[in-house]
Amino acid sequence: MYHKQIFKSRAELDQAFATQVASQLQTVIDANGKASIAFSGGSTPKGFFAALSNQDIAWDKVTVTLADERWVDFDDSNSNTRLLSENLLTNNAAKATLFPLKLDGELNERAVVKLNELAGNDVLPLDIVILGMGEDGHTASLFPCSKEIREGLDQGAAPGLLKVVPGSAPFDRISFNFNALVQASHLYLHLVGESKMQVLDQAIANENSMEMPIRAFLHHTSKTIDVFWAE
Ligand SMILES: O=C(O)[C@H](O)[C@@H](O)[C@H](O)[C@H](O)COP(=O)(O)O
Repeated sequence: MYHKQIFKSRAELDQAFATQVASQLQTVIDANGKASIAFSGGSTPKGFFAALSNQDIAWDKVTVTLADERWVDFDDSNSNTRLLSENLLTNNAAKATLFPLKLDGELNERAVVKLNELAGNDVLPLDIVILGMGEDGHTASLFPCSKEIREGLDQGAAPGLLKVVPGSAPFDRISFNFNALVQASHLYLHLVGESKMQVLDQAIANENSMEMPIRAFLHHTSKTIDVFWAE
């Protein structure tokens, strides 16, 4: 299920989104003593990150991670960890704990096993997940063109991380799988621009998630994803 919220501007969306997510993080902290949140990378969330970084909550009780990461070094401009560190983990949010998905060395089986051990101990289950969407309907690094897509969307799989080699995008990726993302108490899809609204309409019109992985979230029968969109 999905619920669409349409904002008059990206600035209005970013501020409302930051206020709502900050309030939800604080509520989880008040209840559980801590909170975990996974963000997506890409170009969409920068304004949201800036607005969220200024929110006054118990950031020292928050663990921040990514829905997915490109397997590149931190100083690479394509690094989502770098994007998060430079745009979110500043101001009040500098006190948050970062759970990075990139380890030193190759993205091999040993690295995936190690990351799953660490994620199981330090960040799962995720309380809040913020997804983006590509023009092909991918989300996180669940790419329809990848040979790992069936594994990534497998609703019988243990919540965790997997290696993805997208055919249509650069870099090997490490991504949380569908079950790790969908189990969050609060699920969001953050989109801007007319073309993404058209892709969203296409995703809503059909339930084939192998063709457009974002559909697995939009058409889920018991979880609601809040879609935040501005022109
Ligand atoms: O690592 C990534 O790139 C993201 O996790 C990816 O899923 C992103 O959210 C979409 O590709 C949308 O990207 P834009 O915001 O740049 O359109």
